[in-house]
This record gives sequence, structure tokens and C-alpha cells, in this order.
Amino acid sequence: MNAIKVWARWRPLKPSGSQQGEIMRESDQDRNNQQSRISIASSVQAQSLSSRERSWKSGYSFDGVIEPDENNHIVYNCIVAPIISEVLQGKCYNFFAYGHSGSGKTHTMIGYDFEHDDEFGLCLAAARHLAIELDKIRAEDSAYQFGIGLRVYELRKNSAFDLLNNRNECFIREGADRRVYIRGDTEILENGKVRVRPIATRACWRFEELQRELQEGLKHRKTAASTVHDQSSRTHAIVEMEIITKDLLNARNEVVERQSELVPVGKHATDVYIEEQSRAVVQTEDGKYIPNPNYKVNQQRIDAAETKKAEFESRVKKAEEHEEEVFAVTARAHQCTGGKLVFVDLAGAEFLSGTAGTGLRQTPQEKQQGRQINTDLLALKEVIRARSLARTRIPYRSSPLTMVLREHFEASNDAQSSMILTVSPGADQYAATMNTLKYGDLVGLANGHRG
Ligand SMILES: Nc1ncnc2c1ncn2[C@@H]1O[C@H](COP(=O)(O)OP(=O)(O)OP(=O)(O)O)[C@@H](O)[C@H]1O
Repeated sequence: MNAIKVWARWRPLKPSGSQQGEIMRESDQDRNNQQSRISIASSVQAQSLSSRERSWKSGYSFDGVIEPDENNHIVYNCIVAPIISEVLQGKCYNFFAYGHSGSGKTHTMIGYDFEHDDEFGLCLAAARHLAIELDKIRAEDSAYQFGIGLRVYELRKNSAFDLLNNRNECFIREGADRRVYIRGDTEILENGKVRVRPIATRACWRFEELQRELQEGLKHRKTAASTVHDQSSRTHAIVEMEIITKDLLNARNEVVERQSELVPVGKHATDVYIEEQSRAVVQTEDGKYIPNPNYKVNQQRIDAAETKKAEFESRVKKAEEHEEEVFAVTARAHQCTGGKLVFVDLAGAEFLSGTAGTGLRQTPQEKQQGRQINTDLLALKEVIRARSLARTRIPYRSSPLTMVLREHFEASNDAQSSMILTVSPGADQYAATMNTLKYGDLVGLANGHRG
């Protein structure tokens, strides 16, 4: 079973929210499995809430509750630090932050303070931890130069915006091999070659490099003034960090080069085939197509184009085999190879639950953006539940977000995930907080923790 850990993080009360007081809240632990249950009650009589909703209790579905006075460093030690040893064994771990706008998702995952260790977001703190461990490996075995391959992008609808490459728009496509690819536009190079670049991976050999790359990349993050606060995110931001070596990176680049060379050759073979087939038929006056008596398909021409295509396909295959070989050799020497951490700062959950009870109104544009975000957040919940319940069919294709995350969920047989629900204690945020906790409760209950 692929259980997901679920945490709730209470943010500190905002000065603006303090006039209305705080939500009444409690949590208690199940003695047997140490899971936590959260109870909340509204301290103000919000008209839009039914009497049933004025107080709410979760099941024992939370792995822990983080209090408002606990900083990012404490959150890191609690949630991420314990799994770093597994990442150093080559495993993949995904972290999601889910919550309403302003509840602290970005503060938790990415962080706003790049100077003070205690307030580093989880991804930066994890990068520093990994970098220290990789330095140790390097000191023991200088034959392998391990570093962190960093990818940072935002997802909106079917597009990914590459934050490490000037917010270049990339497209999410499922290939014939059923893998999902995120690729940019087709570029025509000076030598006439065609290249389709995947989303950028920056190789960072030192923590400071990664810190700089991340900080620069985040400047391209698109935020929009929202009804809730002025740095609101309308997109999901994804930070991927993978343990790589120079050789592995070179082998992957080689695959991209070979695939780029195949593109025009494959297109030419298709064009030749279509051209020959169209010349071989003519249309009669009544619109029917019949064989053209004056043209015989030039099979030699088709075969020549197909042979060339096959030759380029085999070059791609060779490059892929080489990449697999480099990976296998490196992983045999050091099992950390390919270990991966993925941090997903999800778009505001108000799109899923609406603003009922929050006293806020969405603009028509926010509503429209919200539809896709709804689809994504619901799809993510269903994927996590289906995985937790060990269903045979996991609905990855329900949204671009889950299509992209599939690779990480399935990176290794034992890929694990954690979800952090960020919530506000402000009484004015009661409905939003309850909706977020309900989402987490559903995700957590699928793990089999019953209330
Ligand atoms: N636990 C916390 N401790 C201190 N400050 C916090 C905490 N959580 C959030 N904040 C502050 O509140 C503000 C809003 O937080 P943040 O941008 O992380 O919200 P968000 O959930 O990512 O919102 P959105 O979905 O709109 O992007 C920021 O200035 C952030 O630093």
C-alpha cells in the first residue's frame, strides 16, 4: 500500500484577522497508531454556515499537527529530514502543500527567506541537507561527482512554464511509450537541425549554486493580485531535485540530441509516404477515389525514407541504452543515484471549495482559472486515494497535474508522498480552514486510519 502522510500546519494569526478572534481548535492522538484528530468550532456565527458545519471533527487521519509558533526549521525536521536517508538510497519522495490562498503553502514549501536557515522553505532546507550528504560521498569516492539536478516550473492548464529558462512555455504530452513528456517548442538551429528541448535541468554541484538558481528562477513565478492576498498563486509550482552525476547528465543530453535528429527524418518519411499515396489515386467526377492509371507508387522512394528513419531510430535507442547503462553502473556503485525529491506548491484551494463563508467574492477571471484548478485538485485527491487503496487503475490521466506527477508517483515501487495542509486560525477563515482540513481528512482516511 502506498500510504500518504498527512500533516496540518497552522499559520500564525494575521494582524488583520485578529479583530475577529481565533477558531476554537483542539487535537488529540490515537493511543494505538499515534494518528491525530482535529476538532474545530466557529467562534463567530457565520450566516453561510449550516449549524452542522459550525463545528467539525476529523477522523484520526493526520500524522501530525504543527502549531503556529513552529517555524520552517521545525517543520523540516518533523516532515522531511527523516526521509532523506531513503532518498540517499535512490527513492523518490513527493511533498504537496494544499491550502487556501494566504494560508502558507509557498512559505512552507519554497520559503520567502533565502538568508536565514530557520526560515528556509522545505525544498531549500532539503537541498542543503542533500548537498552535505553528497559532499561526504564525493570525499570518499572522487570517481563519482554527484550533484543535484534541479527543475523548477509552474503548471497551468496543459502548459508548463520553465522558471529556469525565462518562463519558456513547454507542453505536456503523452508519448507513444505512454510516458509523459514536458517539451518546449521546436527550435530550428543555425545548421538547419531541429531540436525540441525538454524542460531545463540545471546541474548544481554546490548548495550555493542551487540556492542561486532557485532564487533566480522564482523571479519568473507568476503571481496575480487575488481577492485574498496580493502574492496569490494561480498555478501549481513544482520543484524537482534529483541526485545525478555529470556522466548521467551527458548521457541524457545525448538522448535529447538523437531524438532531435530523428524529428526531421521521421517527418520526411511520413511526407514521402503521404505524397506517394496521394499521387496514386485520382478523384472521379462523382467524388470517388480510384487508383490513378498514370501513376505507380514509387515504393523504392518510400523504402529509402523508411530505412533512413529506422537508422535514426536505432541511434535514439542506442543513446537510451547508453543512458540506462550509465545509470545502472552509477547506481551499483552508489545507491543514491536517481534519488528524488519533488515539492509541489499547489494553487489556492479556494478554487475547489469556493469562497462560501469566507466573505470573499471571486472575479469572473478567477472563476474561470478556478475550473482547471478544481479539476487538478480533485484529480490529485483521487490519484492519492486510488494509490492508498492499492487500486489497479489509477486515474492519472484526469488532469495535466496528475499526468505530470505520474512519473514521480511511479518513480520507484516504494515512492512515498506527504501532504501538508496549511490552515489559518483566523475566525474569518473558518470555512476555508474547514474545507482544507476536510480534504486532508479524506486523503488521510484512505490510509485506513479511522475516526
Ligand atoms: N507559518 C507561517 N509563519 C510566518 N509567516 C507565514 C506563515 N505562513 C504564511 N506566512 C506569511 O503569510 C503570507 C502568505 O503566505 P503564502 O504566500 O505562503 O500563502 P499561500 O498559501 O502560498 O498563498 P497563495 O495560494 O495565494 O499563493 C506570506 O507573507 C508568508 O510569509
